[in-house]
Amino acid sequence: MTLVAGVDSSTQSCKVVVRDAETGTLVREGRAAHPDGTEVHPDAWESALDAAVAEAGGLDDVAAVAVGGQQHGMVCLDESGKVVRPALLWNDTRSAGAAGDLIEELGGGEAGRQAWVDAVGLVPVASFTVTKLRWLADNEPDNAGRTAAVCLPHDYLSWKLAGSPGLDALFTDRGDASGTGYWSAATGEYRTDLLVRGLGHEAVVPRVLAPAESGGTTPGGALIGPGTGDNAAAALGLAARPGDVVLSIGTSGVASAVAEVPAADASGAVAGFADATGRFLPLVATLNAARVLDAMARILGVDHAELSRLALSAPAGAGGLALVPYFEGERTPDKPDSTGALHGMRLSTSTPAHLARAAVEGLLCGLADGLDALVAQGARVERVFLVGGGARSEAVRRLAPAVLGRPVLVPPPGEYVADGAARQAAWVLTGAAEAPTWEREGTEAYDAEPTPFVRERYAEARDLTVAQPQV
Ligand SMILES: Nc1ncnc2c1ncn2[C@@H]1O[C@H](COP(=O)(O)OP(=O)(O)O)[C@@H](O)[C@H]1O
Ligand SMILES: O=C(CO)[C@@H](O)[C@H](O)COP(=O)(O)O
Repeated sequence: MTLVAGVDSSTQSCKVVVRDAETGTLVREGRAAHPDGTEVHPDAWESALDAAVAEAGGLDDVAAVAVGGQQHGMVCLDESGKVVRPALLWNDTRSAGAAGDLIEELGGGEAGRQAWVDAVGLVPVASFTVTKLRWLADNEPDNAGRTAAVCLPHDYLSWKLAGSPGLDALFTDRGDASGTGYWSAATGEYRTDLLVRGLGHEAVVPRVLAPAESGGTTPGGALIGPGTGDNAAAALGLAARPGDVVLSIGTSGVASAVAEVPAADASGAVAGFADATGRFLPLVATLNAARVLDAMARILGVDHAELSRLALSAPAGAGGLALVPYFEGERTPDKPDSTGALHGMRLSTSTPAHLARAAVEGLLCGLADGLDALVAQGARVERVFLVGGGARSEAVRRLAPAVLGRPVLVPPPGEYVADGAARQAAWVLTGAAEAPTWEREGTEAYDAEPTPFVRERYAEARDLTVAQPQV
């Protein structure tokens, strides 16, 4: 049996799967936690990768490996390949002002937003790498000056797997490059001028590989695939095709659609990313998803199973209680300093069940807004998949079709990002025109009577939040 490995270096943890390259059968797996916080030293990802690989039985017997990872994180390397400072993650909002400055510099307002969309398919918000570079240049000029290369979390780990062989050996893929703000999914080219606009000077950036091209080998001789961003990897793991929308409830809430053409949304809601197959992946991401459920479970002093049971025991709409889930500020809509809020409290709805229901519905309303934004940009929606840690909640699975007003498909609990990376690794081995087909069984369909009044109530509450800058 030929084995391949896939990695998901996500916000909260690192997961590794080892699969049969031909059939996709799971052979071994491992995981390790990442530190909390929105600023993390890449050494921590490397240690977690080592631990997860060890738990998964090592890579000695795998023929190829690929890394999927959280998108956008700013990893700066000096000339010798040393990390300049801890990485700023996708959910670090300190560069919100820098995002505004970058829009201003390309014309400001509508013109500035359109100029960015025309250049790189997205409007800068604090999540995107280019804004983090500008924050670095403005606030830590010495660190910016020492930065000789810039890469993303998955690029860094792929390079480490290859033995960190010099800055020119860095490589990436279309999917993750498209989330930097200095690479265009539409043209397939870097915009060095925009990188310089962020960082203040030129720097080495990873070579963008074709979807099934190898970027190097591990010391044990396994081919290393291009890897990709976690959302493109999830789409690959699900074998998503045009007409499919993937909703992911991880640390981020994501609605993404496989598309044949790049997106260009000057409102900034939809980012015009590329996918890992040569297509495109228009995507809406929020900063608040599974951790909203974590927070409500903590408030109520219950575990996830009980939170789910409580939510399902309350009426649809939670008696008018609406939770706006901007606990971490928000990216879509672009409100980096906003806070969460609970609206419509009555004595009768001040119960754990109503609170639990409001948390699940609030989270789902945020995702439903994301799905609407994709549709407004022309996404075709034939099938909707629900994945990520939050999809393990029965309440989420059962209430999603009611809030979204559409049926959803829930694949069996699994690591779809790591699986997508493993499938990419298998593709690198075959070098065929398409990724290998791996059968997956056990997908469940959920449907429910639509509850549009839940979204109407949420829409009334959505903008009623107070701002509080993050420290
Ligand atoms: N049964 C469950 N119900 C709700 N949330 C869950 C459940 N199991 C795990 N989670 C949450 O899912 C999140 C992890 O999901 P994951 O997709 O791995 O996130 P990430 O990829 O961002 O690290 C955590 O916040 C965790 O608490
Ligand atoms: O910023 C984005 C997408 O644009 C996030 O989706 C990150 O890629 C983090 O993903 P998770 O850790 O939540 O899976």
